[in-house]
Amino acid sequence: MSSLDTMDPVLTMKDVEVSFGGIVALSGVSLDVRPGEVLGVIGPNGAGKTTLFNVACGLVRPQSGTLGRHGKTLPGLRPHDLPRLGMSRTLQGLGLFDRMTVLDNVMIGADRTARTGLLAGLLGLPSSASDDAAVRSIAMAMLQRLRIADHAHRLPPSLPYAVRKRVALARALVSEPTLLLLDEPASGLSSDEMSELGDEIRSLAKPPTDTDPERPATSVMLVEHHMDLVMSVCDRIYVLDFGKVIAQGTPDQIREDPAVLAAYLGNEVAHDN
Ligand SMILES: Nc1ncnc2c1ncn2[C@@H]1O[C@H](COP(=O)(O)OP(=O)(O)OP(=O)(O)O)[C@@H](O)[C@H]1O
Repeated sequence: MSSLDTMDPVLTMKDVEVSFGGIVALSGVSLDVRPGEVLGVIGPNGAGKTTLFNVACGLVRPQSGTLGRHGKTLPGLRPHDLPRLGMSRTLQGLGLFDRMTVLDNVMIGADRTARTGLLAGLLGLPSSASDDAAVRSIAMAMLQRLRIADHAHRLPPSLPYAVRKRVALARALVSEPTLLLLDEPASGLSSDEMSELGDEIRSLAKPPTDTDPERPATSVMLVEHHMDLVMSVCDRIYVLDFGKVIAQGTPDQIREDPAVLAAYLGNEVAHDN
């Protein structure tokens, strides 16, 4: 057992139930995201993945069940609570402001946490810095890290989709979250772009190193239907079907799980008909 296994989960869901009218989207779902891991959530169409993501970021409130962070219950989580809780997210729709430059879009994500955090330290900025210039430097550093600094002064609609996705990721990362929630980050990407994204996700979750001891590891919850990406980057995977967790384990365990094979096969058969 690694030392990470003994620490409180960065996110917990317990017995979560969500229905829309008569439609059950999640039924008795329990899950935990451990410190410094990339957790994948997969499942056939309509399995409940987006609903689960929306519960985790406060967009959907479960009818019953609890949500916890570092062992403490989070009653009534709302999206605007995420920065205070050290969480951030990217949505399928990206949510960029088309009339603002890439840099300004990313600066929006650079809240107080970022100004007082590690990046400010690395840049030699005072930790109490609250002026625009400091936030701008932090946002620029994030654009450089994600190799999109050349586009800092462009407007999002003028950029390729894969670059816009990176801008959304930069905005989510600039607040130095300890938990990043990603909803279908690979959709619309080529296989090369997907593999770059996979490297980026893996590097986020890397534990601090001797040369960079203060860098916080970011845990990632990745809701994704691209099986290749999930299998290659995730430490553990939960599989949903009809709103329930039908399997969980390492990629190797999931690959061999008969319930998972049946769920996907059933889905293909349903689609063929
Ligand atoms: N706002 C809503 N109103 C009514 N039903 C909903 C709503 N959101 C989700 N559902 C239903 O809840 C179930 C789970 O949907 P959800 O979108 O979470 O699944 P999913 O695994 O993300 O599917 P997909 O891969 O197709 O996006 C589906 O039956 C869906 O039709």
